[in-house]
Amino acid sequence: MELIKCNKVFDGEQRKYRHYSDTLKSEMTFSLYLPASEEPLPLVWWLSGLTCNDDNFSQKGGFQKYAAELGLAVVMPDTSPRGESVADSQDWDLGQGAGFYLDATEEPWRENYQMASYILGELSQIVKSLIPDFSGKEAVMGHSMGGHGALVLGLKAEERFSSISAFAPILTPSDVPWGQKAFRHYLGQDEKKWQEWDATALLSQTEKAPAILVSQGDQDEFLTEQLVSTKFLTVSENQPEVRYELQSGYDHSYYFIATFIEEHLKFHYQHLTN
Ligand SMILES: N[C@@H](CCC(=O)N[C@@H](CSC=O)C(=O)NCC(=O)O)C(=O)O
Repeated sequence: MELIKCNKVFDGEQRKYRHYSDTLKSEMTFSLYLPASEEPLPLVWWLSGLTCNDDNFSQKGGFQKYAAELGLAVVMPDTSPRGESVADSQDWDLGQGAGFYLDATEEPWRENYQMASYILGELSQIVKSLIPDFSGKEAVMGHSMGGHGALVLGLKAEERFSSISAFAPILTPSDVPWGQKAFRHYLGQDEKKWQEWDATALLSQTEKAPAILVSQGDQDEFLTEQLVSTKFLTVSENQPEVRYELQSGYDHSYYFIATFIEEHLKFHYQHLTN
């Protein structure tokens, strides 16, 4: 593993690493923010959306000030396996940059597109070894496709994550064009298999959901077609720990994320430290 960049920010370090992933059979990058705090550090995972890599959030998320103040390590994985030998598509919502945080079962994707196993397994081991004094507590958050990833991985590995949050997430991927396209390619035609990777389906099977915060903007250009919240809100009705906020005037961009990142990190901090 190679440290390829390190910038001091709010007394901590914004680092970028390159490594070879055995799980993805691909060269990968990821970024890690380590605050200067000498206290044991909880770890927050950030999962980005379609077309992103680990730089989008580190450069536009505006999170470092709050992570420094709260004493939180934050890791930003890439959004898919990468490279010339890795399957891809001409479309921006499928293939490289669009891994959907699942484990693909279909050709030609399954060889490399194992993002769930990568994040929950191989990358977790690596990241924890880089945190000088890891507190043992973790939370997961993300945006859009990464909001779907945060909800799905958080609900699938419920015992591991103290809290989950999402900005503008794809809440019911089985019902919307981005999710249906990805699931058809990565998981096949059998829609029953999609349920395992659908946050609304997973939540409907959960007796007592963990603490979840979802923020959407009412001017989000993808809100009514890709980020539909109706079913998610219905299955959340019996879940006291699920909080949903529709913010007036905000769109899908990183300006929305930067505006509410303090609220989301404080939400995680509260659950990571009690
Ligand atoms: N095709 C466009 C739009 C892509 C886009 O809006 N990507 C979002 C995530 S969408 C859901 O997962 C994003 O986060 N973009 C990166 C950014 O820094 O804004 C395009 O390619 O721009």
